[in-house]
Amino acid sequence: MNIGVMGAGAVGCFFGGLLARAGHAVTLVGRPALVEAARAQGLRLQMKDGFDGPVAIGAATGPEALADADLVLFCVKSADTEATGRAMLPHLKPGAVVLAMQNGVDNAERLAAVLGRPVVPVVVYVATDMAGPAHVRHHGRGDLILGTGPDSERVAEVLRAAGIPASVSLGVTAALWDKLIINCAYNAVSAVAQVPYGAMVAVPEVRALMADVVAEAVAVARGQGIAVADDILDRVMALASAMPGQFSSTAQDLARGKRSEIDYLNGHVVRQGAALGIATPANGALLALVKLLEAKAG
Ligand SMILES: NC(=O)C1=CN([C@@H]2O[C@H](COP(=O)(O)OP(=O)(O)OC[C@H]3O[C@@H](n4cnc5c(N)ncnc54)[C@H](OP(=O)(O)O)[C@@H]3O)[C@@H](O)[C@H]2O)C=CC1
Ligand SMILES: CC(C)(CO)C(=O)C(=O)O
Repeated sequence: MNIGVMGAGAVGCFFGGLLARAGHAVTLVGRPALVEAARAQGLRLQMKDGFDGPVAIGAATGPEALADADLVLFCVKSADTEATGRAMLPHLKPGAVVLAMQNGVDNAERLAAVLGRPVVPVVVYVATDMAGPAHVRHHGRGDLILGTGPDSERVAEVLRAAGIPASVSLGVTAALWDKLIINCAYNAVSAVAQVPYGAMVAVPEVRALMADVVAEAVAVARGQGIAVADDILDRVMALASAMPGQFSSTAQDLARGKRSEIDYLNGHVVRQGAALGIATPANGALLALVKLLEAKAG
């Protein structure tokens, strides 16, 4: 299959790399340093299971490289969704299937509005980072939940054949919200204090704050008719035991002087809460603090 990756970062390189390793013709669309390194020595795919190898893969800096793609993995950060969608729109094949592989709950909808075609929302459960140009490191998991659509089952089969656990679910919106609630509880606090999850939850006042953040987000989700299981707070807290040394992606973004996705995490809960008349002061305070740090960093 001809597969394009729009946004060759940690997620795009990981899933694109697995598909290339399985024999698909994959092209990464990314920044010049990555493209140069991938063209020179392939993509270094360093897996948690011990696989560490260069994978031959295509790479280009511009979205015109997506022209032959039957499947596009859309993997940019949430703030880049519209601009990147507009850039790739003229180059997409009419029948290409587009997967929005991002955190946040509304990327697929925002991208579909720009592209004027359906986009499959995907919940991405993985921990990866870029250790250098064209060097992606896998730290855990790697499973995907795809929303329904005429091509979803066929695409999930392609992913599974490449060793990527993928399923199709009618409950993808609830699953995206589940992940959003986890992000709302951890990302901003880890970023503001620049601490990992274990250190965060060791502070009783932080646990209380997280419980407030979760309660507000659950109220907003349920206000929109999204089913959230009653054990959500237990599952949120369990993440700190599973990943005590992990810093949130928001913490990593701020540490690198990059704009974070906070507007699409706590910011989304605040906006949707305002529309529904549901107060979200804890999410609002975390949003304000991260925005302040972003403003301070310029
Ligand atoms: N990393 C992870 O483990 C996980 C991430 N996610 C989610 O997946 C999404 C992607 O995350 P991640 O891969 O970590 O992010 P990255 O920042 O690592 O990857 C995105 C890449 O796309 C590049 N990019 C953006 N716009 C363009 C463009 N127009 N042309 C070429 N390249 C472009 C970015 O470059 P630049 O930085 O220069 O803009 C960056 O290298 C996010 O929504 C994230 O929350 C979800 C689960 C786990
Ligand atoms: C699940 C979690 C919180 C893991 O770090 C994440 O998705 C993030 O950091 O953005």
